[in-house]
Amino acid sequence: MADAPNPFQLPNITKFKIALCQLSITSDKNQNLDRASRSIRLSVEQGAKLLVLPEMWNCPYSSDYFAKYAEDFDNRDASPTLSMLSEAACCHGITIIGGSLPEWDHGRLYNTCCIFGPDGRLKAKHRKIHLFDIDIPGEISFKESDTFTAGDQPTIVDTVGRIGIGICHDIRFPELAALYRKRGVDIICYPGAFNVSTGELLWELVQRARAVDNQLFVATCSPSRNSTGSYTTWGHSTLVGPSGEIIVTSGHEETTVIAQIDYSNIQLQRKSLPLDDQKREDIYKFIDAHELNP
Ligand SMILES: O=C(O)CCC(=O)C(=O)O
Repeated sequence: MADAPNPFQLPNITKFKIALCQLSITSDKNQNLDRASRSIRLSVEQGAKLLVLPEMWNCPYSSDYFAKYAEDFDNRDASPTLSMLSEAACCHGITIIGGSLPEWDHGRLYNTCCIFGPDGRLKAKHRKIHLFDIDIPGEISFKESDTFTAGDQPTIVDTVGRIGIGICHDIRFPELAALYRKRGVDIICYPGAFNVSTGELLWELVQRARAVDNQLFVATCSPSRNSTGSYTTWGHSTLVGPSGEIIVTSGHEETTVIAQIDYSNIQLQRKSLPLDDQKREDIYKFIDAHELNP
C-alpha cells in the first residue's frame, strides 16, 4: 500500500510570498513575543509562506540584556520564544526564519537564528559566525565578542527552495555568500540590526552586492528604529533579486513587508549572464600562489 501523503512535504515551490517582519523591540519580552505573533498572523493573512524576523527581536540589542533574555533551546519548557515560533510555524504551515535570539548553551552565549519548518520542527540553528566588534571613536563602539561566542558553521535549510542563513555582520563577508552559492542556495536570509552609523552607507550596498555577485535572492529583516536605547538601528528591511535589483524595502518604522519571490528569475539571470562559467579560477589561483611565493 502506498504511503499516505505527508501534509508537510513541500512541493517544489518556485513562486511564493515572503514576509519581512520589521518589529519594534521593547524591554518587555512578553510584549515582544506578542508583537511577533501578531506580525506573523498578519503575514499569513497576506499569503506569505516564508517569514523572516529581525536580529535580537525578543530582547533589546545591548550587551546589558543578552544574558538576561537568553533561553536554553534544548529545554523547551524554559524557552517561551522557541515554543511560540514552533507553534506559529506548525499552526500556519509556514517556514519561519526566526530572526536571532540570545541562546544559552553549556554556559556560553550565542547569537542564534532558529529555523522552523511548516511542521513546527526546528530545522536548523545558525549561530552568528562573524561577531560585530567596532570602535569608531565618537560615533559607535560595540563589542559582541565580549558577550557572545562565535558560531563555526554555515547553515543551509531546504524548505521553500534552498535557504542560506547569515546574521547581520555575516553579510559583510562575501566568502560565506559565495559558499552558499556553490551549494545551490536560492536565497540568503540575513536577520540584521545594522546601526545608523554604518547602515546609511552600507546596508543596501552589501545586500545588493551579495545578491549580484552570486545571482540569487537576498532578504534582510531588521528591528524598527528606536532612538531611545543605547543602539539605534537602521531598519530598512529589504528583498533584493538576483540581478541586484531592490524588489521591496521599508523605512525604519515598525511594519510587515510582503513581496513575491520567483526563483525562475535566478535561472534567467544566470543564463543571460553566466558568471559561473566566466569565472577564471585558474587566474585567481595563479595570483594567490604568486603573491605568496613571488
Ligand atoms: O557590519 C556592520 O556595520 C553592522 C553589523 C551589526 O550591526 C551587527 O552585526 O549586529
